[in-house]
Amino acid sequence: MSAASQIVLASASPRRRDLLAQVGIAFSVEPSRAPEELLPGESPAEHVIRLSREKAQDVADRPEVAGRWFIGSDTIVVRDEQILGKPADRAEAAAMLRSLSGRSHQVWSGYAVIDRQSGTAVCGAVATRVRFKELTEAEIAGYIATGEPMDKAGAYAIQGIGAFMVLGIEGSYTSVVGLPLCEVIEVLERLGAAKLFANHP
Ligand SMILES: Cc1cn([C@H]2C[C@H](O)[C@@H](COP(=O)(O)OP(=O)(O)OP(=O)(O)O)O2)c(=O)[nH]c1=O
Repeated sequence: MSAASQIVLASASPRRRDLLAQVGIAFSVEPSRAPEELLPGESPAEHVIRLSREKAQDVADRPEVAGRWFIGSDTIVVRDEQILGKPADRAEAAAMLRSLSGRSHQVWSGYAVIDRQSGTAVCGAVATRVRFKELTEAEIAGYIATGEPMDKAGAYAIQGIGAFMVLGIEGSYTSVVGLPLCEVIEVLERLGAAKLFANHP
């Protein structure tokens, strides 16, 4: 994460930072202040793409932030066509987990890469199916007591303790954690922002 990097991750999420760092790309981090509201009639894909773009644009619009390419991302859980974001409190976290118990839901992650120099924006969304085991009230209460669900869409973290609930996934693991890495890397390479194997001719 060199200070001279031209790539800026517009996010306060440690999960997104860790995922991007995992592939060895140099970048800096600048949290976005874009508000996250749901617009009536918006589909999951439209919602996560719009928010990803707004997050990237919010940081790209700050002249004091150095960099050329700005990455924004947003993750939601969708159950019965209802969008679940982060729970407001423990009661809502419990209600979310009860509603996900013993069945499948979808996790949608959007991404946007904005080239500040050309004004180009490349956006997309990835959907992944996640299947939960049947949860007991004791498991739900115990999991909430760990504090892990509170800042996560759908009130769980597949990469954390929440893995105990996940029977299987169909799709992109990194997208469930918060950043569709395969797609984002592809866009960064296509835009000339990054070269994954530059040192390996
Ligand atoms: C489903 C799921 C979500 N999450 C997290 C990823 C996101 O951080 C969070 C969804 O909230 P987001 O609003 O997408 O992101 P954020 O507010 O944490 O960060 P920023 O907007 O600054 O980029 O849920 C997990 O960590 N693991 C999971 O399994």
